[in-house]
Amino acid sequence: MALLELKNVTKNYNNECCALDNVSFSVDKGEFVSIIGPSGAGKSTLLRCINRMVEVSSGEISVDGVISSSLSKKRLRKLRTKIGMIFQHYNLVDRLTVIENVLHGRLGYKSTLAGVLGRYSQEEKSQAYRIIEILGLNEQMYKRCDQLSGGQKQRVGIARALVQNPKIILCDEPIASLDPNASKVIMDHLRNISKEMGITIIVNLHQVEVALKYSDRIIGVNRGKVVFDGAPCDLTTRQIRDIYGSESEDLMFDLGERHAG
Ligand SMILES: Nc1ncnc2c1ncn2[C@@H]1O[C@H](COP(=O)(O)OP(=O)(O)OP(=O)(O)O)[C@@H](O)[C@H]1O
Repeated sequence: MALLELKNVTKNYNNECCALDNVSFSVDKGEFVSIIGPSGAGKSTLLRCINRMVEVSSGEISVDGVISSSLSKKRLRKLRTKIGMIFQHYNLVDRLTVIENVLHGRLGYKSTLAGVLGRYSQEEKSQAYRIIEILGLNEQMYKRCDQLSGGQKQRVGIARALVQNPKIILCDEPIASLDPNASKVIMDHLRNISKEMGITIIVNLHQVEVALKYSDRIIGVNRGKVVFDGAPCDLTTRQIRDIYGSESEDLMFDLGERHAG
């Protein structure tokens, strides 16, 4: 059984724009999947439908065998503990420390009161320390997040997702605000998480060359439709044109230059 399955998913905002148009695919445990496509293609909408931050207009999404659209609030909360998310702008609480932000990943498991009082078990704290160490943030553990670099902030975002013990991590443009060095560190961590921890990674990317380098599989989206779904080695120039339309010439030029370099 696939870990994630989308069947004929369509999303219309305000009954007009078809942000997703009859999208179907499934993803297995531990797969590293990149979603690529031009601006406005529907990549963020796709990720947000998976954890129901956005409601689908029609179709069905199941995660770990559970159809998410039909769940009550309580059961949705439980399902969301299995789905971590990281964002382009990190979504951290800047005035709190790294360890406090990371422990927020446990909030989905707690009553509101325990969450508000910041009550975490010793086991939860030990797990958070371990994950912070894996992400190389030991020295930053008690620093406020507004004192961190962008790359460090994104690593805190990943650590917060990991303490949820998720089966999937959704990554919405995780490197769009980072320089190339910090981007590489983040993508290397995401790859290790999928390969060593068996956690499925689904990542929206603007950079085709990064998708080619890291993914087991690439899904290309154009105007809400999946126009490519395959291995990086099968992504041809023609398919890049199908995905990016008029933007593809610049892209191909960039890719060509990089390959030449
Ligand atoms: N909240 C919203 N209300 C109305 N329309 C929306 C909303 N969010 C997205 N859209 C529209 O849905 C379409 C898909 O947007 P989406 O943000 O999913 O694309 P994207 O591929 O993630 O784009 P980008 O790469 O620029 O972030 C676009 O036409 C966008 O204008």
